[in-house]
Amino acid sequence: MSEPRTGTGATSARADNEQVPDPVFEIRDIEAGYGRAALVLRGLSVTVTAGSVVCLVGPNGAGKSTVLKVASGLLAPRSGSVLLKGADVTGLGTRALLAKGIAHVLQGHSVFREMTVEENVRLGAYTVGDAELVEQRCARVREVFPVVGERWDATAGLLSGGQQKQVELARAMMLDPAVVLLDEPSMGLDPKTTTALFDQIARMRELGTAVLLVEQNARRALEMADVGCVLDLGRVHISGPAADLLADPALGRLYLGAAPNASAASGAPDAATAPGPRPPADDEPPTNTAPDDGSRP
Ligand SMILES: Nc1ncnc2c1ncn2[C@@H]1O[C@H](COP(=O)(O)OP(=O)(O)OP(=O)(O)O)[C@@H](O)[C@H]1O
Repeated sequence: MSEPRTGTGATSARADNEQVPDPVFEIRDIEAGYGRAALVLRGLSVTVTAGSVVCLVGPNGAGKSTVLKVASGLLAPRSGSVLLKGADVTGLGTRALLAKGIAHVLQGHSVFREMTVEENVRLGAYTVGDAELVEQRCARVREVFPVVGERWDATAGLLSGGQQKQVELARAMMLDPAVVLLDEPSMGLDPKTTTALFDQIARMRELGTAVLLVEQNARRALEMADVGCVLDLGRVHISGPAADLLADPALGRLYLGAAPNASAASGAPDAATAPGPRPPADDEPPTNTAPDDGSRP
């Protein structure tokens, strides 16, 4: 990481004076599924504290994206609860949860291609009535996401995939959310762009934002995250400090795919979470090789 981890999150004092992180966002004992099909989540619990990144990893179909859908109100759980800053927000819809400070950046790209970067970013603050506050937030996201500042007047559709993802993150930050849910933000990005993106997620953490992240690049994401949760069969199978998960060889073999060196060298998605039957070989080109330095029109 290029930035020091200064955002260790809010804390509260316990009776024994030990400082423990305040949970900003909690999912407790969630059961959820689609229609009449079998449950996807079977009693799943996750906690995210302010200024921390929690990364969900696990095999394809384990339910990682479904967790984010429940968290943002896209999918109502059948049982269990969702708590934001201690308040029960279970069953509220996406609009209400967004207003309360839960922003969901979906898989793939969602910029409005014909609009400028500025117009896309300002859309994120459409419910903020205070014009001065909006300008302050524009200034902040332009500083946090350099491409957004550099390409402010550019048509968003002309940006590379990595640049567009930065615009999406900036748009999400315009509401100053307590929690940002990120669904596979590095999908389709080359290793260098992925590293830059993870640096910016780390910056969001430093600003105090709680981040719940789903990633195919499980090892690289865990290197940046504070906490890792391995999902299997609709539950959190193992959770703990991300560094501990990375250091566990058995866990690595079962859930994280290729060894660290091989993963870093190839930039390939990790085997256990990659779509398709195998990760790409070292000599296969990445899906997006566009430079992410703002040099493109
Ligand atoms: N809209 C939907 N309707 C019906 N079933 C769905 C829907 N979305 C997901 N599922 C099913 O729910 C299960 C979990 O899917 P989910 O996308 O949450 O897994 P995931 O861990 O994010 O997988 P991946 O790593 O492949 O993205 C899968 O069996 C999937 O087929």
